[in-house]
Amino acid sequence: MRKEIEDVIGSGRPPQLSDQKNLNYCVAVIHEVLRLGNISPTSLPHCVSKDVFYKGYKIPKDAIVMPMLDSVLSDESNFPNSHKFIPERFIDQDGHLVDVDKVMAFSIGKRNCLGESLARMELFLYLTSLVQRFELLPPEGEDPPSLDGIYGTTHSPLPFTFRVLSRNQ
Ligand code: HEM
Repeated sequence: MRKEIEDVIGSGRPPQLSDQKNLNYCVAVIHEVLRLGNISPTSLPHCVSKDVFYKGYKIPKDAIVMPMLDSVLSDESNFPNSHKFIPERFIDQDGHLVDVDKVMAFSIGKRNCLGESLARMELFLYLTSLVQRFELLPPEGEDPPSLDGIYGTTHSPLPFTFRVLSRNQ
């Protein structure tokens, strides 16, 4: 990310949304963060408005359904080595973005996340600005923190510490 930001933007101005089309690797990292971050593992409860028959099961009218986004985001057939952080899975040989639409972290359909556009803009601007100005490292002599999290309505990271070094120093 740092090299791409340095090549495309440099350090003379902060990243802006129009830079996104030239920062494919950064966009790939954001999708891998959304996928592994698994922020809303069970989405929100929905209800079927009529009897539904699916793979031999009857889901009766008014039943509450919890869509497991978790299972989609960790699906090995779409994301091999799904437990690993591999942003390159979203970049093809020519450097183009691929498969990013498979990351349905915001769910799909009429009632998908209302804040998706805002969240995507914030993720891009916040993360690229951080990486442009700072180097983020584990504490001296320690490994990077575990990717395991605390599972719930939202999936949050385990507590961790890290060092933030200014790139200007
Ligand atoms: C990375 C950040 C976020 C993720 C992964 C996320 C994910 C989700 C998911 C999975 C749902 C359930 C969709 C469904 O029921 O099918 C949802 C709903 C919702 N989200 Fe987000 N969200 C994020 C950020 C935000 C932000 C920043 C806002 C507001 C500014 C927001 C507002 C909402 C609202 C209002 C709903 C309910 C939509 C409805 O029921 O019609 N979300 N979000």
